[in-house]
Amino acid sequence: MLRLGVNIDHVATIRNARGTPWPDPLRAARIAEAAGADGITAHLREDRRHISDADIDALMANLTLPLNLEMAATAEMQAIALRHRPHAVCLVPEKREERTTEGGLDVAGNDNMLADFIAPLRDAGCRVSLFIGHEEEQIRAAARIGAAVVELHTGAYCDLDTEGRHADRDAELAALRDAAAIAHDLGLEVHAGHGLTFDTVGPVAAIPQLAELNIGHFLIAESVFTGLGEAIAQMRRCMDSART
Ligand SMILES: CC(=O)[C@@H](O)[C@H](O)COP(=O)(O)O
Ligand SMILES: NCC(=O)COP(=O)(O)O
Repeated sequence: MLRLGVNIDHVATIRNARGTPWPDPLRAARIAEAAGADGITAHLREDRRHISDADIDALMANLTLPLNLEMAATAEMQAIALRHRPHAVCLVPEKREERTTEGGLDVAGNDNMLADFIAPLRDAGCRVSLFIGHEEEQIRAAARIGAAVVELHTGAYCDLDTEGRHADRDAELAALRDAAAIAHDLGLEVHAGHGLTFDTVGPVAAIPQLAELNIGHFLIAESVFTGLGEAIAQMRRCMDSART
């Protein structure tokens, strides 16, 4: 079955807009669990623009679903992950000035550093995932350094759909399909995510090698209108119907 990881970062974005305690990301995580999420994803950015250290403390103390902690490959983040030992750690590239995660990690160009970085996380029992683009050299490098999982960045595919550039979108989707097959053949578990919506999730969910999708921003946006539980349930239905 294709798992759904619900990313709750942007519950924290709304909270932080006013500096209030609400909306509470932990409450969102509990609603997500009741609505059929298989895991919770939270990205502790270096600039703490949404999820905070206290959010990670609260999620680790109270969550019954597995937590996928997204973070940059820095010493500070490694220490936090080793203190908490979440189910999974997904390493993502981060730029302070970016609006959102723009691309994938350059695993091939930093393989020695990343191999050293992930070793203690693996030893601590975390499933290490690398957030990458669909380039074959990045997938092969991820397998070579001993990552358990790669998460393929679907942002470009989703942006091309929004822009109505359907031929380019379909080419991007084909590249994601090929990447999933290569990664799976190398023994990696394959995830995907970023920017997915009800309209774009189907063709991605249909990629047979995918084990998990991580979806956040659109679900939080949709929840303004329908409630978070219904938004998640609808996403689950979209994923399930793509698989049947
Ligand atoms: C790595 C990734 O795709 C998610 O973390 C997502 O980007 C949510 O965080 P931002 O919106 O802050 O990028
Ligand atoms: N890794 C992708 C993720 O967690 C969710 O991304 P988005 O749906 O918030 O763009």
